[in-house]
Amino acid sequence: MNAQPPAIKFCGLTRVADVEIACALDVDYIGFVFAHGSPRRVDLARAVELAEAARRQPRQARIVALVRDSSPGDVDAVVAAVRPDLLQFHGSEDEASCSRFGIPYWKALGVLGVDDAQAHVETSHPSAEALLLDAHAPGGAGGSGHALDWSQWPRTPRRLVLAGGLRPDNVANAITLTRPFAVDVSSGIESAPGVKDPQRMAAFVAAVRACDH
Ligand SMILES: O=C(O)c1ccccc1NCC(=O)[C@H](O)[C@H](O)COP(=O)(O)O
Repeated sequence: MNAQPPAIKFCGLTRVADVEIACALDVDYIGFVFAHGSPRRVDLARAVELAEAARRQPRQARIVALVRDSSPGDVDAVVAAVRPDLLQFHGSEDEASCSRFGIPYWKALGVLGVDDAQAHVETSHPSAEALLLDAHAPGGAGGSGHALDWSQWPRTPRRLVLAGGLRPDNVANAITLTRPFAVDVSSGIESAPGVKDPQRMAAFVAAVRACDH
């Protein structure tokens, strides 16, 4: 349970203008997706451009590089080029595979169809800065727009990030039911995959910051 208002992560940013809006809204994290097959995937050159834009902003968001079962060499290349504040592992990476880069990381756990998410949370990736519980089956892709059953949210002292199907009109209720460390959104603030909508971005932030925490 968290008494603090949840942090906000905008994920799947692909355009400099959207990075600038996210930073102006003072969101806490911005995520760049390197996972193959994602409609929000960026290459290294674009990610460097986006990261440089973020670092020019008066308000700094932590930069999150999202990978899914990438090779260590590919992750090393992302780390060297983008210099992210955080890595987010979205595949079947184990604790050693995630912690080997010496950078704080979040581990995404697909929990759809998992019998006991509570046990999953208690035992997974002890060195993770946070666990991101997402509305997909283990090994599946994020960015689905599908929501979890928030009533089944695990109770744990570990930092949990709520993801999956969040939108400006449902995020306050999701926070009330789960009291997460952070909320993570991608499709719920978009007009098309990878194209964030300024009004939805602002509405999402306003809804999070207005909710009773
Ligand atoms: O966003 C993607 O396209 C994506 C593809 C493959 C792996 C992970 C991906 N996104 C990870 C995220 O953290 C998303 O923000 C999260 O799944 C929530 O997405 P949404 O339900 O669209 O808000």
